[in-house]
Amino acid sequence: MNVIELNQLTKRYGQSRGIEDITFSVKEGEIFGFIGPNGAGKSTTLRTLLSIIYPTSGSASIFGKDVVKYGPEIKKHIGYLPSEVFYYDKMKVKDLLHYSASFYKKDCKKRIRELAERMDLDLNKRIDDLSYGNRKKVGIVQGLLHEPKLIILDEPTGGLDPLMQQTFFELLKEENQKGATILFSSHILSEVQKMCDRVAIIKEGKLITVEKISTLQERNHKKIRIETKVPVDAGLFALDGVTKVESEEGNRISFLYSGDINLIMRRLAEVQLANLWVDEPDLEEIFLHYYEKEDVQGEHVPART
Ligand SMILES: Nc1ncnc2c1ncn2[C@@H]1O[C@H](COP(=O)(O)OP(=O)(O)OP(=O)(O)O)[C@@H](O)[C@H]1O
Repeated sequence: MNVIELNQLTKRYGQSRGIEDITFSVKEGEIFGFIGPNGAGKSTTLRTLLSIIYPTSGSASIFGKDVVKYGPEIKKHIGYLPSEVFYYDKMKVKDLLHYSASFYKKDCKKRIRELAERMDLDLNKRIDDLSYGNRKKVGIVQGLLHEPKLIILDEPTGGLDPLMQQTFFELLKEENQKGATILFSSHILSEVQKMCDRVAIIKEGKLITVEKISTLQERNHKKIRIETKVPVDAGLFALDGVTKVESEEGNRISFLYSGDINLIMRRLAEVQLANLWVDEPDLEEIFLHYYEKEDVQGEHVPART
């Protein structure tokens, strides 16, 4: 069953683009990543799903219900962490969280205490005394306190230190094991790679592709690095399937290879190797071309990240 369905979802801000014709779905129990560079349209998509803003055309449904028609009802079962969190600064953390909990018809006190303890968040502090990272934690507890069936996170890890990010990911995995579906937007590919089953890539408002993380990693992309005894011409490795060739002083060469492994092994055997490394490239390397955009002359320039 699909928990989320987007059907040609389009949002324009006046004349300027937000998102165009976005179609994909998220299955029940999935951890689904949504990635793209800054300004690609991730927040616009998520805010439209949460009916904070309304689509210009197309539609979206959550739990089989149209998000525009049934927004308030759907939202009771969603935990949402926006990319920017704003609060009533004078409130204490616990008052804010209990106030948030009052929107749901269940007692969330125990869960608030548990989450605050896991996230190392002091419930008795005033919001305006908190650092940026601690405010983010308030948002996380706020998003999870009612044990929602669907968790939607917009760039959730900004401001969290690496240890806290890990705790947060563990928490999300636990919620997922209990049955929650998770939609997770990020421009950091490594965290998507760590967490998600599938990923949708968005660029300049348009959906580029939806892929299984495992498929991407298994697509026989290898990262090959060699050190040679004497300098060699990197052009030797200009085979079909070889990309991103880099050469340092002629005797340290690296490239990505996708294709019959025997062909590249034969080519490697033609040189006197001092060392050889064959690794799985990370998503960042596989996806880099999705992150490039054409300038007016049609040349490829790196997109903003
Ligand atoms: N309120 C708004 N009014 C006008 N244009 C907007 C508004 N919000 C977003 N946009 C535009 O819509 C496009 C998509 O922005 P959006 O914030 O959805 O991207 P994003 O992928 O979430 O980026 P980031 O990673 O920087 O948060 C951008 O071109 C942005 O300038």
